Amino acid sequence: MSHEHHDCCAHHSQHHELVIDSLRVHYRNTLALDDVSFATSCGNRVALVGPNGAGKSTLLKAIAGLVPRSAGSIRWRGAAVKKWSREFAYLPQREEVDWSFPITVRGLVEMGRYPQTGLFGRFRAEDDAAVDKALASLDLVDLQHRQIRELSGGQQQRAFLARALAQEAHVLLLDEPFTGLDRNASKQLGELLERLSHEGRLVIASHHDLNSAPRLFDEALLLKTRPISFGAASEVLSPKNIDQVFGHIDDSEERAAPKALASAL
Ligand SMILES: Nc1ncnc2c1ncn2[C@@H]1O[C@H](COP(=O)(O)OP(=O)(O)OP(=O)(O)O)[C@@H](O)[C@H]1O
Repeated sequence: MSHEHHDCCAHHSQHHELVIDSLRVHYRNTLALDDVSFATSCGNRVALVGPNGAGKSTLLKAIAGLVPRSAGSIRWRGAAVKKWSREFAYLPQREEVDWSFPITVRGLVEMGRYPQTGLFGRFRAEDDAAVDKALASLDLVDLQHRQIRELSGGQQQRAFLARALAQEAHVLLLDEPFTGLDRNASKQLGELLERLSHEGRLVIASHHDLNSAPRLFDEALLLKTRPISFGAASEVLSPKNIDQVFGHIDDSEERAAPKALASAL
């Protein structure tokens, strides 16, 4: 990350709702994240981009308060984030979710109210109303009594997002939400994330498709244990930055070979 950019982020950081400063996360012997700083606010969709093992999932979990930090701080609306709070909704990678778990769509969305009601607490009228509103907002009213395992991948994503809305979370932390969706479901999810951000939420998602990232996200953090670049998605995902992180596929030798051969003849 250039100093110029760093200074600029630091200068404006007090105006941002989510401020991450010098974050470091270790797993036993692995340094998963080091010196990660960036700041952003509701209304934005932020893509986390980087190669396998770059620390994208770890960063989402750290913001959600699900992995301990070794150093640095995370602040949300001026207050330090130390553990999970209902302001944050985290959606793990598809393969980490047990989709065979017997629960209806409505039952899953009701789980979003547990922070308010307690696990065995009584649902009040306002809890039912929040669940109804979340189901309607994500077009799941007709599917609410279906088992989650009977839904398509796109519908399952929507059910998880409905749970986040019922929870009244402002920060949606999504691990590879577009993976495994067909073109239609992907388009729908893209529009949905745009709507949710415009309604005043902050969407942060790991994303591996470099081509679609500038279309689907406003901002991007290019990451390889340390941040390489942060800013407008179209600028961060420049060919130069991408080469630096993913490695340059050097075909110049192949192209040069026939010429060398020709001159030798
Ligand atoms: N629970 C864990 N215990 C030990 N090491 C871990 C654990 N989770 C992740 N790591 C290591 O931390 C580093 C960052 O992993 P992380 O899953 O955050 O990367 P990622 O960018 O999400 O990768 P991918 O694109 O493959 O999902 C990797 O070196 C990984 O092996």
